[in-house]
Parts: sequence; structure tokens; C-alpha cells
Amino acid sequence: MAIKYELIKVCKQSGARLGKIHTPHGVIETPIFMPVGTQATVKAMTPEELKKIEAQIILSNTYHLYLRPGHKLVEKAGGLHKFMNWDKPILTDSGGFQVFSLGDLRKISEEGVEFRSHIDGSKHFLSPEKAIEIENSLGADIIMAFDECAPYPADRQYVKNSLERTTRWLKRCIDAHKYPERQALFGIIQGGMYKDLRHQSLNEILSFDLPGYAVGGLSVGEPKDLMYEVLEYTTPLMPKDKPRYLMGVGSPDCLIEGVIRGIDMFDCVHPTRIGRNGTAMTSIGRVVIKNAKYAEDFMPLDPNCDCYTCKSYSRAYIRHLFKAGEILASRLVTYHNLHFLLNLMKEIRQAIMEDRLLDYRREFFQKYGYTL
Ligand SMILES: O=c1[nH]cnc2cc3nc(NCCN4CCOCC4)[nH]c3cc12
Repeated sequence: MAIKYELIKVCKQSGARLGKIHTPHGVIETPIFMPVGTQATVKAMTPEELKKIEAQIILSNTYHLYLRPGHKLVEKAGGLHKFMNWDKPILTDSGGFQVFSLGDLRKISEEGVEFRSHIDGSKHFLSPEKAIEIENSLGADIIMAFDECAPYPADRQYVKNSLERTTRWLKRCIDAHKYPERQALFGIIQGGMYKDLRHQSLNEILSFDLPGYAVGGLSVGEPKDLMYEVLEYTTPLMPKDKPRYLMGVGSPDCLIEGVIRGIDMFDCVHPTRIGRNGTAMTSIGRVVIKNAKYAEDFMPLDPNCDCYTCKSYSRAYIRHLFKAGEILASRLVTYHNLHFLLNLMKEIRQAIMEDRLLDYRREFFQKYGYTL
């Protein structure tokens, strides 16, 4: 088996789970947040810095690496781990989501999707077989099936047709997968915001015995409460002995709410993307550092944080770096934001261990300024 999920404990206060995923590149403690390294780098971070903040697994994008530098080149380099000098677990998505959201989508058919590259406009075709070929070349420990993430909103019939095609595509992914013993293929549950369609997709995807499953089709612009509602009638029907991955999530409140609803794995570009724009996630809410009010503020970004950025620099200095267009600006706030989310997950794991996750949520929300 490419990976083994070990369920350690279920929180008495909620559906939250504490677990471990054993992979060929090491163990992942769940619930976990996966920093996104789209083009074989978590932007502005070195692998050593990622290890310093205790990142346990990172995500890379198949669509981007196929277009540039090409999956065959990465394979020649010895695979993604060697190419990017990251010896811990890696997860790659299948590229489907990026094609729908980035590429100039030309047409979608039973065979796959034809699109133009967002880099040079060149024409390409991605199918379940092609996606798996690319992911096999990249060599990630966990690879995602080629699916369609239905847009939001979308009408019932479209969502039904789309989820049924995603199921047919999953079968083709399984048949095309060359290394099931060392790369764990996860299926992705679709079904939009329709309870009956979610259950149909769940039954179809779970009919394939896979090492893990993702909840797709969420974090696509729907209200957060709607996302929580879909999770409430989806995760309880997922296998307890397999990891559950909520794709594209997210912000601190969504991470806590997702864990409470039984999710084990999360990824989002949020902390790194807003970090590069100078927005810091702190224990007392967001700090938009370019704001003039920080010009002579010699406090750390987050007075309650013990990360390198917060121990070494002031808000005034970091604001100066952004105003001066210095590269270090992005690095310091990215470093802090990732540390903030990874530390949040560590505190969540501790709260599950002590059966006090709902208390933790209340305390965090009060400090962070969320409303329950
Ligand atoms: O069904 C899916 N299948 C395969 N990959 C996905 C990736 C996904 N990513 C999001 N949301 C990401 C939303 N981001 C939030 C931050 O800003 C960029 C977009 N939702 C997603 C759904 C899927």
C-alpha cells in the first residue's frame, strides 16, 4: 500500500479526528495544512525554511509543471522530490481544476479537456490518462484523480452529468496508474451543493477501493455556511480508516470548521498569496502591513507569535520593505503566515487530543474576531 492511515483518536466534542498518514517519504500528522508549491517551489520559501516551520507535506500543480518545465524533464531529474530538494511527502493535483480556472478552456468532452496554455497560448489536451502519466512522472506520494470541479452555481442536470463523467474518468485514472504501490491515488467526490448528487458521487467514488478520498467542488465561491452544510452530510459517510482531503481550503475559520466536520487534509494558496501582498494572519486578526498606521509601529507582526519574522523584525521595518519593493518583504510575511497556519493545525491536533476542540474554536474565534 502506498500510504497507510492510522486513526489515533476521535474528538469527544465533535467529528474531529487525530491521525497519521504513513507515506514513502515520511509520516504526516493529521489534521494537516499543506503549503502550496505550484511550480515546484512554495513561493519565496526554501525547503529548509519549510522544515523549520514544520511543514510536513507540500502540494504541487500538475498543470503548471506539465506546461513548464515539462513532466519528462522532472522525471529525468529523478522526480519532483529530487528536482526541488524536498525529501518529505508531496501531493500533486491532477490539473483539471487549473485547466478550468486558468487555461483558456477550449472544449470539454468525454475524452478530456482541450485548452490553450496560459503561458504561450499553445494548444494542449488533458485526459485522465495524460494527467496520470504526468503525475506518475512527477512521482508525488499522493496523486489526485482527474476530475471536473463543477462551477458554482451550477444547475442540477449539469452537476449530475459532470459527477457521472468524473466517476468514469476515475476508472480511467485507476487503469492508467503505473505505480499504485508507491503513489497513492485519491478519488474526488463531486455533486455540487445538491445532497442527493453528493451521495450519488460518494457511492460511485467509494465503490473504488482507494487509499484516500477528497471532497471536491467546494471553496468555489459558495457561502461558507453552505460549504459546512455539504460537509455535514458528506464526511460522515466517508470511510473512517482513510484520509479525507478538503481541496482548496483555507482560511483559519474554515480549517477549524472543516476539522470539526471530520476533514484531515487541507491546502490553499491563501497564506502565501496574501503574504506576498503584505497581509499577515495574526492571532489578533489580519494585519495589512502597508497601511500607514504601521509606519512607526515597532511591535512585531504578531505579538503572540514566536516565529523568526516576529522575533526579528518590526511592523515598521516590514512595511518599509514592502514600500521599497524589497524581495525580503514577501519572504518574511510568507514565512509568518505559513508558520501561523501550521501552528494553528498543531494547536488543533492538541485540542483534539484533549477533547476540547469546540472550546478551542470559541477561544480562537474570540481572539481572531470571527463570529460563531
Ligand atoms: O473539485 C476539485 N477538484 C480538484 N481540485 C480542486 C481544487 C480546488 N481549489 C478550490 N478552491 C481554491 C480557492 N482558492 C482560494 C484562494 O484563492 C485562490 C482560489 N476548490 C477546489 C476544488 C477542486
